[in-house]
Amino acid sequence: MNPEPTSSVPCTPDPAHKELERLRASIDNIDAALVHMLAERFRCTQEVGKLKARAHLPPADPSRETRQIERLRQLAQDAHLDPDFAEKFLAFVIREVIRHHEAIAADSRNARNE
Ligand SMILES: O=C(O)C(=O)C[C@]1(C(=O)O)C=C[C@@H](O)C=C1
Repeated sequence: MNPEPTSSVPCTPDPAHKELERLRASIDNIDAALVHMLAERFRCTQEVGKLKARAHLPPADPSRETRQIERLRQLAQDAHLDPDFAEKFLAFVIREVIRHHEAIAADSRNARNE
């Protein structure tokens, strides 16, 4: 007969597991901050979307985006973050914002034609 299987989770965590737990707690805090900051950014861009729809301005502003990319790449470089990653992340967020702007503009066109 085989002896009872022993648990792979020790009762008192060894130093490596303790350090992993500590780092994961920081990661969870950072992820929460990111979600809150993104929610705040989207609240702001929703207002921009409504303003643009009212003023008949186009959803996208490529020249503004060029300036944002330039600025974010510089910030990323200074912070030792990969600038290509920072640019891709911004492009991903802005693509979603433009989708929201287009939906707001379509809604306001429909409301005017009702
Ligand atoms: O600043 C604007 O005009 C916006 O609509 C906001 C925003 C952004 O998410 O930062 C989104 C779309 C534009 O192309 C540029 C920037």
